[in-house]
Amino acid sequence: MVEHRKPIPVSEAVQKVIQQARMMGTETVPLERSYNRILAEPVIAGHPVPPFDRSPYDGFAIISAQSEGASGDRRIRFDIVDHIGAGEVSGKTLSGRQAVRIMTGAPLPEGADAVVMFEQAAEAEGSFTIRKPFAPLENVSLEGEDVKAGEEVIPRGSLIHPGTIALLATFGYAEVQVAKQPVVGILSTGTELLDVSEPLVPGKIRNSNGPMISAQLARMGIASKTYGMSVDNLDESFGIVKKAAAETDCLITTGGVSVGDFDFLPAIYERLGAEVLFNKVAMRPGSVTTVAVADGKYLFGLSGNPSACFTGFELFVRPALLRMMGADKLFLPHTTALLSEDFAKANPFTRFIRAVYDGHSIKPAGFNKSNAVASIAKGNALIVLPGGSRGFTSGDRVDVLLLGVEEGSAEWKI
Ligand SMILES: Nc1nc2c(c(=O)[nH]1)N[C@H]1C(S)=C(S)[C@@H](COP(=O)(O)OP(=O)(O)OC[C@H]3O[C@@H](n4cnc5c(N)ncnc54)[C@H](O)[C@@H]3O)O[C@H]1N2
Ligand code: MOO
Ligand SMILES: [Mg+2]
Repeated sequence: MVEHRKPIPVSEAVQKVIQQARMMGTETVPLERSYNRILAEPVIAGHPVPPFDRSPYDGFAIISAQSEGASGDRRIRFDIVDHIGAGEVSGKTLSGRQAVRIMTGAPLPEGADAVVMFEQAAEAEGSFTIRKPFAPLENVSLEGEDVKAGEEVIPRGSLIHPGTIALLATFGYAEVQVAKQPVVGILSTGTELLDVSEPLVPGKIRNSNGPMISAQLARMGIASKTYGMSVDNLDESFGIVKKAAAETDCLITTGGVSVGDFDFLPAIYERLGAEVLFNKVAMRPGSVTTVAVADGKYLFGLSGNPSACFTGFELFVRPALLRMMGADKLFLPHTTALLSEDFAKANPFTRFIRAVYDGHSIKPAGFNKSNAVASIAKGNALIVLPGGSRGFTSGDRVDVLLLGVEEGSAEWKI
């Protein structure tokens, strides 16, 4: 008798998974190795930015009050008493109609409170004239205008991206406290599987899920440990899963989770004494996605079908791993877009369609069954159609989850 599984809603499945996350702890890494890691400490401004009042232009620093009354008919003349570039500090204190020739980024000299851009001055030998008055602080970049001293600029839990790196460098974080990364194992199950370098023979296919998942992890900055491929044999697969689970923080298997005679993952979970969180989700593809926990470690049983496997990773594995690292934005970014093609099929379950999104409209990336592989390669987003719906037509607004975006969303919007 075939086992009857009760599907649970996608949002409930996602919640069940992330609730089980075991925190990874923290470590210190050099700044240059911190890209794509999760901050385990907030970024605190150790000083104001900019750290001093400075010139945002190449020009002349003046005392603004001395420019009062200047006009085209009544030009006012200033004498140049010093010349500084960025990195230099003028020793002069301005008085009267004195000016310092100053370059972008150089600190304003004592007494100065405005900058005349070169374009606003008519130069002569050792002096220049202006034809308009300057207001106090005109053309001045003020100390602390960007960041105030002591401010918490970026909270812990944020992803470190190039902008974060710039900020960390600004405040002298030569080393950064980040979350430790989980060691993630990948095992592709299936007697039919060949290695990528093997020639095709009847009945066999090459293992595409293993390399794909490894790349999905790499996109998150997480290295993987591959356990290769296992044939569909209960004892043999059990042995590898047991060993891999012991050696990793999280094990991802693909294939063997459905109700087939050679689908052994359910039996393996039972033998391991793992708690199965769910084994059927009201989604397509990926309805057979199974997530179990043993000794506090995740066992992700992703479907063997490539599109189902891909979707299962993005919806469940990704947020779970991010949660383990204390990240605050766990989910794929959500937007809506206009369908540019009809999609007449019924959607008994929530449907995730590999799709091409151009920032405005979206359309399925070709053949879109659970066993499709080409549409994963062609797509850059997922269309999400609600369960119990049908008959979407070109021009309809649909939910979209974006793929491959560095930092996700803090909220689950589907
Ligand atoms: N009677 C039923 N049959 C099936 C059901 C069901 O509910 N009742 N569910 C179907 C659905 S939905 C899916 S999805 C698949 C899931 O199957 P499994 O997760 O058990 O995966 P396998 O049976 O091992 O393989 C399915 C398919 O994927 C190919 N595959 C497997 N591994 C890889 C890999 N590493 N790289 C590329 N392709 C792979 C495999 O050859 C099969 O074609 O079950 C349905 N059946
Ligand atoms: O789990 Mo299957 O991928 O729903 O099609
Ligand atoms: Mg199967």
